[in-house]
Amino acid sequence: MSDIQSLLLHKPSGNIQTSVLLPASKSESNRALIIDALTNHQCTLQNLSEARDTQTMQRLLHSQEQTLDVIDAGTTMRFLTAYVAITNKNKILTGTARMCERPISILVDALRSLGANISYLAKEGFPPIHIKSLVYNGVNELAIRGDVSSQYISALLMIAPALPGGLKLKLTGHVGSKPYIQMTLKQMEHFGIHSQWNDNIISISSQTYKPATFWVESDWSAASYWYSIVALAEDAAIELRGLKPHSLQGDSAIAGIMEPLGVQSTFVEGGVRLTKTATVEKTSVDFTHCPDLAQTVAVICAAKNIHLTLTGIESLKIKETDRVKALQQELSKFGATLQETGKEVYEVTRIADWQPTAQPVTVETYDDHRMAMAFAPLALLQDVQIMHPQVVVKSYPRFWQDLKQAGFTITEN
Ligand SMILES: O=C(O)C1=C[C@@H](OP(=O)(O)O)[C@@H](O)[C@H](O)C1
Ligand SMILES: C=C(OP(=O)(O)O)C(=O)O
Repeated sequence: MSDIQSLLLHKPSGNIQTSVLLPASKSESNRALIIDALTNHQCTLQNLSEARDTQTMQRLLHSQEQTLDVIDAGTTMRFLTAYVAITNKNKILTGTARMCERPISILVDALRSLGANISYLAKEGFPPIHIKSLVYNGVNELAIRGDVSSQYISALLMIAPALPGGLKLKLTGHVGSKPYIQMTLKQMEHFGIHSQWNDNIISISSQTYKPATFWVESDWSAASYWYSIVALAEDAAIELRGLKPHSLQGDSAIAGIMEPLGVQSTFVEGGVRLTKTATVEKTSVDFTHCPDLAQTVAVICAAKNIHLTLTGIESLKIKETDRVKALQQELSKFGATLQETGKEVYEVTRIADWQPTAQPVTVETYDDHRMAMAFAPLALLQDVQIMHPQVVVKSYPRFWQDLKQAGFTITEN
């Protein structure tokens, strides 16, 4: 798969009836791995994700090398930065060219305030970084911006119990991705750590993690692509296995978001059953707390000619690629636009009565797994050619096999 330039996708001939065992959540997995490392690997972790982001985390936590290459995994970079500092491991953390453009100064500044010795090896504020040690200086209160990435906050929270004075974090600005912070605190609680989150202050006293068994739920962000398939297919009923009604994952919001967009979710034993329902003509979604769903929903609305107003998508610009630009570029190939119509307000609209063509439409993926997976369901309207399809390994390595099993014809190109 790694050498394949592109895949040609053609829709299934009949109704789509399938049952999919989704990959496990890489977010839950990467938190569980850091917590396990902080207990000196005494936990039992079940159903860890096969996502490359998680495989990388696992490999690097056991690596004896001085330089740790996180590739393109944001959580791995941010969580390891705090972990390496607190454990005084003296490592260099680096990643892909894009990773070296993703900011890290908010986390580095916070760790420096706690006594960490961290230096930038190329551009100030960005990886690669050299983390030498953390000499505790008694600081146990910090203010930290919450409007850039919640991953900095999660990284600090996970090491907070190991600090002699614990940590009180005051979150400033318009805090985004809050469910990911909740996920961190809930997973920590599973391993015996008490915390308090009142208004914008999170407090954690000095405590010891208790080794435990943790089972990782399937990935709701991965589920979103199947919601898209049900929304765009003429007829479909899909069962997604490994999902729970009370999830730690904020992206479980996809069930509510998709109801007016034509997909009904019913929890059944072991997962969720998706069926088709009526759609609205117009909707608004705030992605502040579920940024990874924005591409999926934008593509669905463009395809179904549903007018979509999006807010809370500023953080998309610093993810695997500038996702706002990438969406604008690729949606235009399907007769749709994504435009900023007000301050931090965007709209997806159809510019013309788009007609399928006999020739496949080529979709560029910009080293972003979510571009590949969000656009793949458009094969239900028109043959598509997905460039660099191996990008999906970041979160969902079996994505193309699962699509084939659902009846899509997929050929290498
Ligand atoms: O903590 C996590 O597991 C994640 C947090 C989110 O990032 P931001 O907090 O940067 O929005 C999300 O986009 C990412 O895929 C995973
Ligand atoms: C943004 C993502 O991941 P990360 O920030 O962990 O690289 C993602 O998976 O969509």
